[in-house]
Amino acid sequence: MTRPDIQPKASHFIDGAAIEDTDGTPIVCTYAATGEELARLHAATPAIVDRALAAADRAQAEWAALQPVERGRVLRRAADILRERNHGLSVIETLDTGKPLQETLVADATSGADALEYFGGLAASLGGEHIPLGGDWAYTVREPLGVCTGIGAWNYPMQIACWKAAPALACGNTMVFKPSEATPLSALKLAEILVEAGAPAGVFNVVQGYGEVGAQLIGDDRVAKVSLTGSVPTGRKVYTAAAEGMKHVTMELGGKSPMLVFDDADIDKAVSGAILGNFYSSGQICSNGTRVFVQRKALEPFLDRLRERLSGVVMGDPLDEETNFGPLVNESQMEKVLGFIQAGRDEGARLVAGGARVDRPGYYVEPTVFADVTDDMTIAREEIFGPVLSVLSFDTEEEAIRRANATPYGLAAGVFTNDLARGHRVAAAFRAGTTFINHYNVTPVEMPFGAVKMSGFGRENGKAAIEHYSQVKSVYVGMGDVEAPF
Ligand SMILES: NC(=O)c1ccc[n+]([C@@H]2O[C@H](COP(=O)([O-])OP(=O)(O)OC[C@H]3O[C@@H](n4cnc5c(N)ncnc54)[C@H](O)[C@@H]3O)[C@@H](O)[C@H]2O)c1
Ligand SMILES: O=CCc1c[nH]cn1
Repeated sequence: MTRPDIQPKASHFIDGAAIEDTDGTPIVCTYAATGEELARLHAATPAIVDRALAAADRAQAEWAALQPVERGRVLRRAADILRERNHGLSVIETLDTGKPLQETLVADATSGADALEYFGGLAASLGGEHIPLGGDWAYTVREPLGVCTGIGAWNYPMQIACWKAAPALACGNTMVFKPSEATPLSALKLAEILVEAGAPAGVFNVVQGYGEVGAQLIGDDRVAKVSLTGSVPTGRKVYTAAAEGMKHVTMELGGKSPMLVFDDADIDKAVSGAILGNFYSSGQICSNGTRVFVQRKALEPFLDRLRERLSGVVMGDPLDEETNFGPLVNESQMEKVLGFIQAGRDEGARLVAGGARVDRPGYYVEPTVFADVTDDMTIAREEIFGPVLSVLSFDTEEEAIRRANATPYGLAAGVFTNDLARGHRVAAAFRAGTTFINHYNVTPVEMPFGAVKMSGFGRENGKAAIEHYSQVKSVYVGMGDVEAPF
């Protein structure tokens, strides 16, 4: 496939226009499959950040004053444009992230379009309630928060931008979005598309940059809410900074999620779940079920089937639609993942598959499976964010639940069993925000997605997201005399 030129017109998109300022620190986009440079942008200077916030602040009242059905229409038009341009957008996402086109065609711009369509549809139904109080009465109004800041990670750049922008804009907020410095491109496309769909200038703005640009956005008094998708250490900093200004937050952070496979489960389904939860996007998914607990009787059948299924891995140029396993996003992520693999070996886990960098250009690491993993090993405790699956064994349901929950994280958890009652019992016992019974890592927009414990706070998707992008105002209406003590 011929590679298109993906150098954007300018680094930022502010107040309806592409804006450049070459004084900012350079941001270089490289193709993870080869290491070659594809585009060069610049981080926002403080003046650029200020301009974006001023635009979002100015646009907010006008956007919020639109009839909600009109706001919804803009979002739904943007969804249609994303779908029409899915192929081109997917190519950009593949070049920016290294994820196979086979994946980006179905899971990135399309997932973003789902969010725009879903929240566009909800926009007109976000009313309040009428509360009778005898003679008097009260009503509530659902109001926007104001200017929201979105800060993204690099694994699903377009999806992350849309999962934040869609509910924010549906509720009448405006947004300044900062993509990850590793994947700056697709958010700029989203900004252009929203304007084309009818969003007034300033409603959705994009500024590029590293952590300090994110910090500047959070610290600004004009910002009412911060929604971060990123790691737990960054989440701690962002949550702390937001608390200083008493700002609303959504924290979509990292995890070390468990997947339980009981010996009554359909082993093929469980292996599919483990593949989706460890090797899709080369393992760079926050909700991955990287601790796969398999009941002892099912252990060898599970490992045998997993080994067989790994023969289906097609590693290659991510732009080739036959490729189903791509490189990691960049060299530093690859080195980090290889370090965890070494820790697994050093601490005595049994390497069942993979375990090495692939001998080809780019940042490919083999799909790696460790068995005989114990709860105390580094690979069972720390988020790896790469294609490394750890298999642990268990005997009883009570033991499996206890060990599954013994983590500071609480993003996702899954259970494979053919016992219906057990499936629901285990899902109820999981201390995680997003749980799966007999499936894994599917994220339909209709279902709230989010975390508990150190993995975060707030929800994206589903009606639940509305709670995190709006606030309720109460209006008490006195209908009679006002009695006072004196
Ligand atoms: N829960 C979810 O929905 C979800 C989804 C995707 C990724 N993630 C998590 O993201 C992590 C991988 O992404 P990453 O490496 O880009 O994460 P990261 O925490 O390094 O960076 C995330 C974003 O925060 C910005 N940032 C860094 N320091 C900042 C600061 N002090 N103030 C404001 N912004 C700052 C970065 O520039 C980037 O845009 C993993 O831990 C993964 O689990 C979570
Ligand atoms: O990376 C986290 C969010 C997600 C999960 N599946 C697809 N996207």
